Amino acid sequence: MKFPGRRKLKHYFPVSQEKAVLPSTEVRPDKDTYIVGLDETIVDLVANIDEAFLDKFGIKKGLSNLIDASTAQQIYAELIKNNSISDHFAGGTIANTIHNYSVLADDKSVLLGVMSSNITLGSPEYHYVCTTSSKVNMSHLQGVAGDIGRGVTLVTPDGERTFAISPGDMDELNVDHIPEDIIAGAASLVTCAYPLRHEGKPIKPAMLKALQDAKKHNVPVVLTLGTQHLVEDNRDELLTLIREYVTVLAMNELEAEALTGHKEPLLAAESILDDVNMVLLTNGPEGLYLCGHVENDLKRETNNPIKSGEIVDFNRWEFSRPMKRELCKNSIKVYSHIDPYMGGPEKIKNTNGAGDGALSALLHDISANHYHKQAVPSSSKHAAPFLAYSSFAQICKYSNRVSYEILAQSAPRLSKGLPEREDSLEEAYWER
Ligand SMILES: Nc1ncnc2c1ncn2[C@@H]1O[C@H](COP(=O)(O)OP(=O)(O)O)[C@@H](O)[C@H]1O
Ligand SMILES: Nc1nc2c(ncn2[C@@H]2O[C@H](COP(=O)(O)O)[C@@H](O)[C@H]2O)c(=O)[nH]1
Repeated sequence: MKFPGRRKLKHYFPVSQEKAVLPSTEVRPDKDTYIVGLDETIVDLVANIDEAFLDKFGIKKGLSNLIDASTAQQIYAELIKNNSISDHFAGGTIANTIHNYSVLADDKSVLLGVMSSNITLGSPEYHYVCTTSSKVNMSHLQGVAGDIGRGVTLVTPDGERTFAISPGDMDELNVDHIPEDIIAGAASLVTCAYPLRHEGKPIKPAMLKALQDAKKHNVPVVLTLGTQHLVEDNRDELLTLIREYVTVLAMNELEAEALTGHKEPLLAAESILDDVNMVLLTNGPEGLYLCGHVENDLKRETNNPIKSGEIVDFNRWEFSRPMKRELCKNSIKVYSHIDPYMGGPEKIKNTNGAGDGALSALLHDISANHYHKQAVPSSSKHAAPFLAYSSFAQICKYSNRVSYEILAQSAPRLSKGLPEREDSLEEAYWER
């Protein structure tokens, strides 16, 4: 036998370079920055109709209306007869939001909800999966035997969208499909008030478990209110839930009024800030408000023009970064407002999803803070426990810009990220 020969020890050394990490859609709770969204899985069927159509089926304009299977069939048949259905898109207020987050952040999110176990080519479920970003992880969805929800999105000539929701199996999500470890590692958990209107359905306890997991692991909870009459019908239950679990509350002006009784958004926001750390209040053509708390010693004064409304000089401290009130010694309330980016698109065909878009930008900023804190914990950006990376004023601009994009493309889900540089701004702006 040939002797294998001598080998010098010095030629054998530990490999110091880390192995390349192969791309994976699965989230790694201890390493990745991601958000988790819990939603009723809904596919939107978009149709143009006139106001008489809404009256005929007793559907309240501008709101999300629940309908039974037989009304859904009648509506569907009439829309097909009139050839008014323009397309199917993945919908659901939270799934839209996390899709948009993933497009903006170019990073992962996790969707908790249901999906039909057997998807046939060309079905609404097929459209749902096809029109969701590949960065939205759907491996934790619960399989169901029936259909996901159908959200007939009825668009009137003024561009207002009204929903007729036929639930299918969308509320069958159960507590066994709420993964605690995935929630524990998230930069935030985002969900909506819609599950509250399905008394007796598994999604309600499932949502509660997700909220409890988030609270246990100190993960910020972001809740959107959904639609005005949902808030009116469930006000007390909602307030209890908000006080117990919610960090950031998002709504439009109608939902804010239903919750607080204040028509004036600033007063509504002021009142809600007694219960939560941050409020995003969108106000259609009047723009949006972002309000919250900051430690008095860390407040920063704006150099934008000072605005007054029901609260005098309300935007004075809008250059501050949001903080949790309970982590402040002397907290002050901070208010910021912005008008629509460029006054809004020239023609608005459909306002579907504009509010969800604004929220996805806020979630991106909260996640960016989470990421930066992990990457550079000693940075002065983390000298205090801030909730977001940017100031109230900066996030307002970002949120409004995303809403504009949603309105401009007439669909609730972004098909691409925002441009790095805005065409509308002078070259000199970027050189500054
Ligand atoms: N008619 C409009 N003109 C200009 N901007 C608008 C208009 N409607 C909505 N927006 C923009 O979209 C954002 C969200 O819209 P809003 O209608 O308040 O949300 P929601 O869809 O939740 O009701 C607003 O804050 C604003 O920036
Ligand atoms: N989870 C639910 N989502 C719903 C319901 N009704 C409507 N929607 C979804 O909302 C978005 C549009 O949001 P907005 O910003 O225009 O308010 C749309 O895609 C719908 O699918 C519901 O009952 N539950």
